[in-house]
Amino acid sequence: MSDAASSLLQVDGLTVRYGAGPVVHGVALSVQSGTVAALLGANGAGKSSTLRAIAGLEPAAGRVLFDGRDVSRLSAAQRFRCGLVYVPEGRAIVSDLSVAENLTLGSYFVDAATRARRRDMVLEFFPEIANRLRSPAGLLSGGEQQMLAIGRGLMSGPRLLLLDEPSLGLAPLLVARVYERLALIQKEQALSALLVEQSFHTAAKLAAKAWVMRQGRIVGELDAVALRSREGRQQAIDAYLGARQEPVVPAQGEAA
Ligand SMILES: Nc1ncnc2c1ncn2[C@@H]1O[C@H](COP(=O)(O)OP(=O)(O)OP(=O)(O)O)[C@@H](O)[C@H]1O
Repeated sequence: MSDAASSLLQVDGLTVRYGAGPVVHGVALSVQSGTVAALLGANGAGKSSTLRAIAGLEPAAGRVLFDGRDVSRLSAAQRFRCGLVYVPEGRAIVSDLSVAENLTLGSYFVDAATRARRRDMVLEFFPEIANRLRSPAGLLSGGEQQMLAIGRGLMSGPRLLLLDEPSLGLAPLLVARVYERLALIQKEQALSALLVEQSFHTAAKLAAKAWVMRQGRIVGELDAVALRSREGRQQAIDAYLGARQEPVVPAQGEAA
């Protein structure tokens, strides 16, 4: 079976425009079930716009297939109910609600027993928030808020998490902690995720595959070996910066 045929998520020709010109140009990518893939690139490369468009949170042209079903015309809420769950960076939690209430928001549509089971699982992964259940979420530290945002996503029983810069604004030690937990969840729950990150190093620890974006286009693709090699790292950095004359792989829509 081809990669595309066995993909949980398959995106083709995704184009996002906010005003005149597109900020995402014809992006194509796919994520296999049970794996984490990453979208890398510098500020303004178009990573978050791509992720949000896949979630249905930005209008976009192109096709999004989720588990073989074309969800391109579905609303964000409908995609969420299919299990395509967007996790914004941690500061986007509801700061006035308690930690427990934020978790409940993620599982609003499920029965009480399922909600309780998922909550136990989330609190086991993130003990830092387990004894803060009654605290207003706004009082959590940046790292704890990020854990809560991921926990809220897990509460919905996602089939694929769309993780928008989990490391944003966190000190290196906290980034490491958040990523350790994601790695544990990946191992124990066979998490499927598409991750947006600026930091190559951070994403490379978790992802089995990555694409590098620059100026709204994918300019490079790295497999698990390249992600963990010195050469792959250099290629990705060059692609971030536009330093290479030739991209790591030919940019989409261009001849080899
Ligand atoms: N809501 C919006 N309205 C208008 N322009 C936007 C909007 N959101 C993003 N942009 C622009 O689209 C381009 C891509 O932004 P995007 O946030 O997708 O990039 P990014 O790679 O995720 O960057 P960062 O890592 O800084 O978040 C940027 O030029 C940005 O200014």
